[in-house]
Amino acid sequence: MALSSRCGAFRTCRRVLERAFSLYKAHSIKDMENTLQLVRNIIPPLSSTKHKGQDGRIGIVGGCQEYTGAPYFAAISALKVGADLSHVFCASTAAPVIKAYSPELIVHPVLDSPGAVHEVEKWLPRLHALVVGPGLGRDDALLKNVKGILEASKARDIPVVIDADGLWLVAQQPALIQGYRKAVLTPNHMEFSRLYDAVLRGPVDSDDRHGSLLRLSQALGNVTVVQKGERDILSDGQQVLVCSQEGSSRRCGGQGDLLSGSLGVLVHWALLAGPEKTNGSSPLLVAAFGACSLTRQCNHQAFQKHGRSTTTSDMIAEVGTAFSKLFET
Ligand SMILES: NC(=O)C1=CN([C@@H]2O[C@H](COP(=O)(O)OP(=O)(O)OC[C@H]3O[C@@H](n4cnc5c(N)ncnc54)[C@H](O)[C@@H]3O)[C@@H](O)[C@H]2O)[C@@H](O)CC1
Ligand SMILES: Nc1ncnc2c1ncn2[C@@H]1O[C@H](COP(=O)(O)OP(=O)(O)OP(=O)(O)O)[C@@H](O)[C@H]1O
Ligand SMILES: [Mg+2]
Repeated sequence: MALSSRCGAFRTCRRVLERAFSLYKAHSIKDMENTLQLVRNIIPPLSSTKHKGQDGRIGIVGGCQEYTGAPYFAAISALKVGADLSHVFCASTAAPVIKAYSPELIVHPVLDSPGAVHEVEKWLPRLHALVVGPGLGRDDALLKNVKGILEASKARDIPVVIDADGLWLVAQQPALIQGYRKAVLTPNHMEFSRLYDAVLRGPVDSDDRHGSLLRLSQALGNVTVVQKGERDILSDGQQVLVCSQEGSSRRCGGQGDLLSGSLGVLVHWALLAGPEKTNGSSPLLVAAFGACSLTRQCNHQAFQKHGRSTTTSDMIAEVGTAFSKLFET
């Protein structure tokens, strides 16, 4: 083939690929916009007739000797998104530290006490959702108590978001959340692989993220799973959503905690709104999409201001404006 005709063929091929890519991008932007609209539908209106607590009483189970930042990030994010009350159930050594970060949080130093399950159980009737795992650590005694708390929450039909070391526990004992439709798991890259390996007894197929996600969710009995990453992918074992809201290239620790804390509130709102507000999509999936978009938008806004020095605290400062931009347009 002459050089000029080979160049022509290359240009045509490139044009076709570019067109396909721009169609794909336009399609995914349209999908994202449609799903964002569903998130807007589940947000309760602010009203002077409501009493304190109605827009969300959220509990975070986590916080130990080593990790005090993660439960704080999750709990404060829940408040900033719009919950009225945010509780932290943590180990006794972590409690004074978390209290000192913020007077806005209600902190219970119970997680390492012999009566931990009973102490948390007392509060369950007053909570709308639990976020289990941020900064929990992997101490066996704490994990045993958290197992009891999870069982008590399931018995009361309370929605649970499971993140970080809560996912470590679930990887050891998948039966704990098997078939519990009010659970949402939010694994990062490593947590997803660990969970997949534990549940499906084999490694993740990294060339087939959608398939791997669907398989994991289905094997867990259609529990909602959010796999965080360059693009977040979410599934309830039936539908797969992709969130590629623009974030940034800054990956400071704690962003996942912002996501799980926000999700605690959104899950409550979504279940309250019901499937008629989510156009047939699973309310938990819509809530999860909302939390992913919000976290990424916070990351984007914080990065515009702080660049490489962006930290999760900078992202939390953006929750209000990011929320308005995405959901109150
Ligand atoms: N300030 C704090 O108190 C913080 C505490 N954290 C807590 O730290 C504990 C451990 O959490 P980890 O997230 O470190 O969990 P793991 O101990 O399972 O480690 C995850 C590992 O995966 C790696 N990783 C993440 N994304 C990856 C990717 N895309 N490709 C390849 N490797 C990837 C990370 O570098 C990390 O080494 C949890 O309790 C967590 O909540 C974190 O939430 C960060 C903030
Ligand atoms: N490569 C990436 N590009 C853009 N956004 C990303 C990327 N990786 C993760 N994110 C976003 O960062 C947020 C947190 O995801 P990440 O994988 O950092 O969670 P994590 O490891 O659990 O965080 P944490 O440090 O709080 O434990 C999610 O909203 C996700 O969308
Ligand atoms: Mg995490």
